[in-house]
Amino acid sequence: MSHYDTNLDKNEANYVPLSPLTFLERTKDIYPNYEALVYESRSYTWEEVYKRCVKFASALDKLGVKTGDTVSIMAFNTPEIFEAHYSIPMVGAVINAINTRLDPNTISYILQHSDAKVLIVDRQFHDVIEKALKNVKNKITIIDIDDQDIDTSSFKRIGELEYESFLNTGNENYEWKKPKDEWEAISLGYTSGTTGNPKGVVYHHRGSYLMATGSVTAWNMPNKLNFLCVVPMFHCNGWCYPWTLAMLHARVICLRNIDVKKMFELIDKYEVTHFGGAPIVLNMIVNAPKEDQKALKRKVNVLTAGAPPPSIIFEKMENLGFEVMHVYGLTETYGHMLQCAWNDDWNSLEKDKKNEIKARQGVRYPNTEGAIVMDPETMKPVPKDGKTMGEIMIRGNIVMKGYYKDKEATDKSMAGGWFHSGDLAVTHPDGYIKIQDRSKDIIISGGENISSIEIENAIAKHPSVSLAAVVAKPDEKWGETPCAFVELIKDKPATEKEIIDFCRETLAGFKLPKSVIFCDLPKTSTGKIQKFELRKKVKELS
Ligand SMILES: Nc1ncnc2c1ncn2[C@@H]1O[C@H](COP(=O)(O)OP(=O)(O)OP(=O)(O)O)[C@@H](O)[C@H]1O
Repeated sequence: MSHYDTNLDKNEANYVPLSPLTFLERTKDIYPNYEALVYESRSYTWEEVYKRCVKFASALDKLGVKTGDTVSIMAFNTPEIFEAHYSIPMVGAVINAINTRLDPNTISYILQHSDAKVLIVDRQFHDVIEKALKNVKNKITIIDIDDQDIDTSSFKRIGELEYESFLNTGNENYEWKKPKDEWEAISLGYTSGTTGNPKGVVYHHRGSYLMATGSVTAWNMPNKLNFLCVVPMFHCNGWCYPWTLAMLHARVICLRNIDVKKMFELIDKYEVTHFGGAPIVLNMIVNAPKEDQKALKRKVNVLTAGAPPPSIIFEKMENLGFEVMHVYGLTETYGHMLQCAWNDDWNSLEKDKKNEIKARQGVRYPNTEGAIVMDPETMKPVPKDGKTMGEIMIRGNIVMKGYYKDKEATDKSMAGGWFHSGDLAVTHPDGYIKIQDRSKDIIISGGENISSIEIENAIAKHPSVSLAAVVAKPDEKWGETPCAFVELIKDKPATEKEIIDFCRETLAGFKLPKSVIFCDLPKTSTGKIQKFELRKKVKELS
């Protein structure tokens, strides 16, 4: 043992468990009167937000909520869900933010599997929650969110308690609980269920702290920015931004529903500088009617993740004045953990080339120790040739604690000391990672691997196309062939032949879609295209 290890121990002065809750406390001390949360007719300062969170935590404590209990919330991006990111862990409990677009069966599954003690819920969900609760055995106390800024006359009451009056039963001097150990759970979030049953992903205070701070450097976020809450806070805790934004004493502008016209109005009114959104949201922005797109007065920084963005989207967004950075991640990694970090050497490249580069998922985030494409059999990195496919493996402090009550799945997901993402990718010579497909989506035709994303990218460049998804179609001769599903822009018709001929200009013959089906694409609540539904459709058709 060296002298560096003796008599130099951890103590309360030099070691405090990391927790993002302290960001709110600090900001309230320094900037108590700065505007913090804005939503329709409501506006709270950082001091008010802090007090409201402490009072709510105290009220939960009085209700009997204890350290390690689960408190669920199903809400739009209104102030209540932002506050819940502080108030629930302030009583030592774990926030379980539920996806607002789920069906009653999945909600029952989540409420039961998570052992929820309390459910905070917007009254707009009265119908789906009533149905969901029929199949839930655990006793759950319901607290209604009664949004005074919308017409709630047709919404039934769900619970016996109401958010504001419940909050007022709390004590603003309550001594809220900091975690004794940074490994304690702070959040339980269920995956999108794109590939099957949702899995309960557990975050700890340490990871949430690191993720929240990592985003600041990765995205070059300044203090006091104006942030529009577009990414639902139920999705990976809004990519951990509720915690980042308190640290930066940002002005947080809440948005109940994704409505492009409203987004442009809020961007204008509050001088929004930053927001995040899935590619599907960017698609809605660029394809919105011209009268809904208000000209931007200044550059707005946008982060996109959740599904592969077609390369053309970057150019279309830029034309409107947005600067988009592409990031990648999973619920299991607190949201994004790869970023397409821009290199000035690329400034002089042609537009198309720049778009292609921006569509790469990129390199690891600050505070991520490893992100490598490996052969899952040998666990050796694939060559950096932009061709050899492997699986993205991740290691570091922003990998989840594990799956709630599922040791087997947890162990499997981290076998060999790396988290297995399930995403197939290549590494380019400069070290940038580019996803080819999810392992379940890759198309194998005549023994060749075909990336469905590559074909989708090619189709998306067609001027009539709004969205495209490609899945495998069983084929006697080739095993599988690509089948494209296409959503067209309103009043811009196209035919199957036109789409295939258009792809022929950029894709090799064996990658061309053999059939094109025009329809509305089924999407998950997080805006991902449900390819398993499309595969079902293909099966029915063949
Ligand atoms: N920038 C991106 N480019 C391509 N794919 C992405 C990107 N960001 C996220 N993804 C996809 O989203 C996945 C993570 O999504 P999420 O954690 O929401 O749940 P899910 O994997 O869709 O659901 P489930 O695990 O229940 O099937 C990644 O594994 C990847 O396939």
